[in-house]
Amino acid sequence: MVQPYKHEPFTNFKVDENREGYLTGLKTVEGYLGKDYDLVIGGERVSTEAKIVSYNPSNKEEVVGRVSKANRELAEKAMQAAVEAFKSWRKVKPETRADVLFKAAAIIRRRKHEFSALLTKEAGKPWNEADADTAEAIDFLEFYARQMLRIKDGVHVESRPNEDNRYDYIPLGVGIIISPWNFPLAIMAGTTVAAIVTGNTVLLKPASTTPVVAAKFVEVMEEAGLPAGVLNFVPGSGAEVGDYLVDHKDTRFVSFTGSRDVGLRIYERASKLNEGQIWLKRVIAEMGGKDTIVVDKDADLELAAQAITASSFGFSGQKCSACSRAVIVEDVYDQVLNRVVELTNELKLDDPTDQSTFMGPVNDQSAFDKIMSYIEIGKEEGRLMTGGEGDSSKGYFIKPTIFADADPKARIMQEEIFGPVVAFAKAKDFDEALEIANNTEYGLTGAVITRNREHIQKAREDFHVGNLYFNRGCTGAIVGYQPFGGFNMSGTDSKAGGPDYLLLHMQAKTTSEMY
Ligand SMILES: NC(=O)c1ccc[n+]([C@@H]2O[C@H](COP(=O)([O-])OP(=O)(O)OC[C@H]3O[C@@H](n4cnc5c(N)ncnc54)[C@H](O)[C@@H]3O)[C@@H](O)[C@H]2O)c1
Ligand SMILES: N[C@@H](CCC=O)C(=O)O
Repeated sequence: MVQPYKHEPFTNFKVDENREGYLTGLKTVEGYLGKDYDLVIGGERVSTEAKIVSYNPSNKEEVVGRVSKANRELAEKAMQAAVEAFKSWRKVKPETRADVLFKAAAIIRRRKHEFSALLTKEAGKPWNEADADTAEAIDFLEFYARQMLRIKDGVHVESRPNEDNRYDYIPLGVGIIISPWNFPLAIMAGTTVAAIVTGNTVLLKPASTTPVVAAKFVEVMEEAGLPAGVLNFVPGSGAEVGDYLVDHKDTRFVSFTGSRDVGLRIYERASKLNEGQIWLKRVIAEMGGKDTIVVDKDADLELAAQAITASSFGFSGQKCSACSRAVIVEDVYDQVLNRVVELTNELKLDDPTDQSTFMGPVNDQSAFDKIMSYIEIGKEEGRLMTGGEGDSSKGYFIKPTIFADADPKARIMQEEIFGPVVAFAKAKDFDEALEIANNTEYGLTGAVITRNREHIQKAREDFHVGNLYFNRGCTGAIVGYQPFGGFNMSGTDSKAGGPDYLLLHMQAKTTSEMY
């Protein structure tokens, strides 16, 4: 009997047993650092000479693993394996498909701290952030399995006398799953299993800086009983393998999470008809954000400062949901700004294997360079309040950085930096604050800190973002509780972890029989 869905609780690391659990996980991961991982095509392991080498961003000399790298020929082989497997997988009972997800959730739950420790090593996540990523992966498995059971018999439609009308959802075909490095377990696993549980077969191309955790997840799915060919693992270059698969005539849909520019490229390429292609490809594209916390004059200012600090600098600001703009009504501007600076100066930036670290490194050299270049731009565009420095000698560490008095149109107020940088802007009143909040091309998350109910209502109607929060930060959506996805250049608003998400991987079929 399937129990009602509840999200996986976060671990309290103040409890000795949990702390030890994580440290044991870390030892397990340290025991397999540097190992090689193969592609998986039609259930077969394929090793290539070319490898993607995954490094620990806290310590550039530590190799987390070496993962075989697909080229076009191997991507084609994987596509054919997925096409073949679709013939049988689409007919497997939805209950059986859901069971694979339930079992995979149980396996990951048993190895929770090992997965979290691997996220610390491969993605630089501090303990609590890694734990949340693992919990979210478990949530996606548990939630989508239940959602499949809910929709497996379709939806009721009316029938006239002597007529039987049915409305069922059937799978689409072969999907390409392209995932980002910043939630290398949760988003990679969530997007993959949503496609699989709905009866599709997939090619998974994980991000190149975090392929090891994806390889471990593929092993879990095999252990959970997923048949060969349903999930094909093809890490590779976005430009080579990514483009090839997006363009492929047998690709039925693409589920992409990543940056605006790559999302747009995929959206455009997928719209072109290729020889032999007999359908319109569907694209799910969840892209970037430039997310704002608005603070009203009638607000709990301590709550506001805590929310801005945590949402701006949690996981070094490397969340699409991160607060990168704080828009404060002028009456309370100085007070909130000064308190955020105070709180930020208390944050510990260090190797995230240390439990007391709040913020670890950024992803890699190119992320480091990009963020540091925005910090230089920020020095021209705003008043540097704290931070502004980075050190990439051992790992990619950047101090949490605050700029005050930014013009709402400034680049640091408009462009996604994806690092530990937040810009403050002053608004003369709440209406102007909302106008500023809406003045980017993105529309992913936002938060409003206020005690004014009319303002809450106004923001509900006019703050144009997919995920809007009141009197809390703007990160940390929970699967099944706050379905996640954004408007405008933040993507197709697919709402991961929501009640409609699975339907994006299916098509509805009407049948009508006369008796
Ligand atoms: N909206 C969301 O739910 C969400 C969630 C997480 C991250 N993001 C966004 O993701 C970005 C950070 O992730 P990233 O740096 O990995 O993004 P990215 O766009 O650089 O890469 C994402 C994935 O796309 C692949 N890719 C690159 N070029 C490709 C191509 N031509 N064809 C196909 N695939 C290609 C990459 O290898 C990677 O697997 C940020 O912009 C962040 O806001 C959005
Ligand atoms: N779903 C996550 C963000 C995912 C993007 O990076 C959150 O709500 O913070």
